[in-house]
Parts: sequence; structure tokens; C-alpha cells
Amino acid sequence: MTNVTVLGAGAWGTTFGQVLADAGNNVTMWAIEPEIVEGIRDHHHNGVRLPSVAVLPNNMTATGDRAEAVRDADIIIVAIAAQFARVALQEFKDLIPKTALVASLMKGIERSTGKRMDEVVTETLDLPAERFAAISGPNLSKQIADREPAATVVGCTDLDNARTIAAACSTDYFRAFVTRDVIGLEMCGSLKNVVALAVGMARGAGYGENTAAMIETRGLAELTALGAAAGADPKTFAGLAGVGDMIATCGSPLSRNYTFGSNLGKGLSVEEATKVSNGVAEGVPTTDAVVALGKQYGVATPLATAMSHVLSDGISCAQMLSELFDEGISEE
Ligand SMILES: NC(=O)C1=CN([C@@H]2O[C@H](COP(=O)(O)OP(=O)(O)OC[C@H]3O[C@@H](n4cnc5c(N)ncnc54)[C@H](OP(=O)(O)O)[C@@H]3O)[C@@H](O)[C@H]2O)C=CC1
Ligand SMILES: O=C(CO)COP(=O)(O)O
Repeated sequence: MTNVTVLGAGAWGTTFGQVLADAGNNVTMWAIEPEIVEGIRDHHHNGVRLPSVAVLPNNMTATGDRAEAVRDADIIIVAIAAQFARVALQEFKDLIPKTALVASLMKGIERSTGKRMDEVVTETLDLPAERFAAISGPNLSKQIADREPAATVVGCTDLDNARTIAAACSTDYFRAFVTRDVIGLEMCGSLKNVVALAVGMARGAGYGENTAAMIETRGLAELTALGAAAGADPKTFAGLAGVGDMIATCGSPLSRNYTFGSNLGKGLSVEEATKVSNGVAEGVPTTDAVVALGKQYGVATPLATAMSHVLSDGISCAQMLSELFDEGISEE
């Protein structure tokens, strides 16, 4: 029996814990908040972050004790809001078993450093690259919590380790593919959130499918160019973690990023949209990091730049859309 520990009992962390439990693993959730720990451990319920699931599986428990959480773990899954991953993981640095594999569900770029989560996790835990995996795909948590069929991609430079993690999270409703392209998965997952903010904003402002499709395809071109410059395999962007996640996230009010954008499009301020957000909208802090990465790699990032002007300067949706294009006629 494999012992899997999930750090962070948010909506996706808890849902993924359920997937792992359904796959037959012993699952331990670690959370800071005592209310969440007690809820999962004593009542098999996470009423704070995943109230839609009435009863979590029996082979899923929780603790607030860091050492106890990871002591016997074969696999550790990190599901903490990206901007807090470094500070949270520092506390685990000397506790992680020397043979454990560590996988990240997070989709964001650290704003203060411009680093991807693979960089943040390996650096903070002093973990060799071959023991780190990124997990990314079209994975809206509520639908997977309802056990609707879905798939994801597990990326690790060591394909055998990717396969081990993929096997640990495979169930009759959840399928995991593997890749070596960790950078591609990280860039897809992080950058599509910025695109979802823009699509949500356009939809919230009342625009239709043509506008959404325009933003999505221009966004895909932008994230492919930036990802390739960062070292990703461009093929990854056409797969589940790229186009797949873009379709799911940009088309669903279940996405926190889409909904955040939609609220901006309806006229809410960034502060107001943050207040009503049902969980972390990673695209918000990631937007500026994408702009900075674009400058670092010499890649144009008109979409992220326009969204940055929305978030920092409060420009309108129409202004944001007009900033996406040059004055002249350009080749697609
Ligand atoms: N929800 C989804 O559908 C999907 C989410 N993701 C990604 O997974 C990651 C987690 O998302 P999700 O679980 O949905 O997010 P939630 O907003 O539901 O939860 C965020 C998690 O981060 C934790 N956290 C925040 N700050 C700290 C801190 N300082 N120390 C420790 N823990 C902290 C929260 O703990 P606490 O509850 O105690 O505040 C909570 O467990 C994100 O990067 C997201 O982009 C990826 C695919 C799908
Ligand atoms: O990444 C997701 C779906 O794959 C979830 O998106 P949100 O974080 O916007 O809810």
C-alpha cells in the first residue's frame, strides 16, 4: 500500500486526495487550519474548501503536525497557493523522507522571483530534479470531486518516477498520462490562468464566443512562445495541459480565474473581485510574473501586459482588448 501525503487541503488538494484514496492509497492531508484537519480526520468532510463532497473516503485522514504528515510518505503532493509555497515548504525541508517523490498541483509563477513551481519546490526542499513531478491538466476540482471522467499529465525528468505517480492517481474515472516536459506543464498551467482572467473579463463585459476564441488562441500563441523560450517542448501546448486546460478553464464559471475576470468585466474592482473569490485565483499574482518573464526571454506578452494594466491601472475591457494588437496589419 502506498502512503501519499497532500500538503494543503484546498479545493483541488482535497479533491486530489479523494482521487488518491479512490486509487487505493493511504492518504494523509496536511492543513494549517485546525477546523479543516478535524473535519477531514473526524468527520470525513472538508466543509471549508470542498463542501460539495458529503463524505470523503475512509482511507483519507488529516493532521496539522508537519513531521507526522510526511514521516512515512512515499509520495508527497504539494497543493498550496503558489505565492505561499516557498514559505510553507521551508517548514518541511528537513522532514521529507530521502526517497519520497514530490509532486506539485500548483499552477502559478512566484511573483517575487519569477520562478516556476518546479524551481520553487526543488530549491526550497533541496530536492533532486528527478524526484520532482508537475501535475497539470484540465482539472476543475468540483467535477473531479463528483467523479466525472477526466485526465491529467504527470511530468518528471525521470519517466519511471512519473509513471509511479501516474499509477498512484489512476482510477476508473481519472486517467494520468506522463511526460518528461516539466517546464511545459508548469508554463501551461500558470499561463492559462492569465488567459482565463482575460476571457472571463470579456464574457463578464458581455462579449460573445468570437471574442473569447480570439483571446484563447492569441493567449495560446503567447504561452507557447514564452514556454518554448523557457525550454518547454512546444508539443505540450497542444495537449491536455495546454489546449485542454485552456478549454476547461476559459469556458467554465467553476474556474476561479475565469470568475475573477468575469467579475472585473462586470465592473467590480480588483479588491471587490478578490473578496468574492471562492479560493485562490493564481492568474492575478502570476500576470506580472509572466510580463517579467517575457522581458527576460525577449518574448512579446501582449495579453499578460494588457491584463497587468487591468489589474494595476484598472483599464476597461475594451482597452484591454485593444492593447492585444499592434496598430498595423500583422501576420498571424
Ligand atoms: N481548484 C482547481 O480546480 C485546481 C487548482 N489547481 C491549482 O492547485 C493549487 C491549489 O488550489 P486549490 O486547492 O484549489 O486552492 P484553494 O484556494 O482552495 O486552497 C489554497 C490552499 O493553499 C493553502 N495555503 C495558502 N496559504 C498558505 C500558507 N501560507 N501556508 C500553508 N498553506 C497555505 C490553503 O490553506 P488554508 O485552507 O489553510 O488557507 C489551501 O489549502 C493552486 O495553485 C491552483 O491553481 C490546479 C488544478 C485545478
Ligand atoms: O486549473 C484549473 C482547472 O484545470 C482550475 O482553475 P481555477 O484555479 O481558475 O479554478
